[in-house]
Amino acid sequence: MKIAIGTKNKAKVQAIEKGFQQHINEVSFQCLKTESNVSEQPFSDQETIEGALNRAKNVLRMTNADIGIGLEGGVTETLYGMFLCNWGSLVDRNGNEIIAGGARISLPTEIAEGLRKGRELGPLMDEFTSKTGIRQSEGAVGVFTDGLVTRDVMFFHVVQLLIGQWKYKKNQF
Ligand SMILES: O=P(O)(O)OP(=O)(O)OP(=O)(O)OC[C@H]1O[C@@H](n2cnc3c(O)ncnc32)[C@H](O)[C@@H]1O
Ligand SMILES: [Mg+2]
Repeated sequence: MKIAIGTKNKAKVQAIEKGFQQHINEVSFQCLKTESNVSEQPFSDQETIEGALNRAKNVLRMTNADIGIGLEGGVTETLYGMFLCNWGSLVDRNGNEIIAGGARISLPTEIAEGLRKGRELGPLMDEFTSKTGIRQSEGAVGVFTDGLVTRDVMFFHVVQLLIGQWKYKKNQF
């Protein structure tokens, strides 16, 4: 089975490869930088889901793969502050569009304020930690959970939710 991945981000690619290798025999992967057709920094669940779905559909269109996968990170405002949100989508050639969400945690006020001023989370996290490429490694979720749940682990869970729902749907017919 051929899987097309709508990103080159290491944390996302690692999660997708691990997820499929555990559940599907004989898989091959192709990673392509893919348009999400939403803002660089999605600001709601709705926009983040749309980004994930667009990436999955776009990458499937760009390749001859059987399945396209899109993962998108965003933030969402709540009455309890700003939360990190993450969404994933799996699209196949039969028109199935599966969606699943990842863990969410609240962001510190200083990070939330930067985001409200129009900054992106990736660069804000690099400044906050004095490191580079946080979004490709532990991610904001890893930093603010003291390394307990890193970005690849969080996205791995999303990928399992996608594969599981897709398998369930296929078994219904
Ligand atoms: O190359 P792509 O796949 O686009 O990977 P990305 O790291 O940019 O990830 P997203 O586009 O899905 O995330 C949207 C924005 O939020 C940032 N972001 C999301 N989750 C993050 C996290 O856990 N840690 C750091 N930055 C994060 C990211 O850098 C972008 O600015
Ligand atoms: Mg991005």
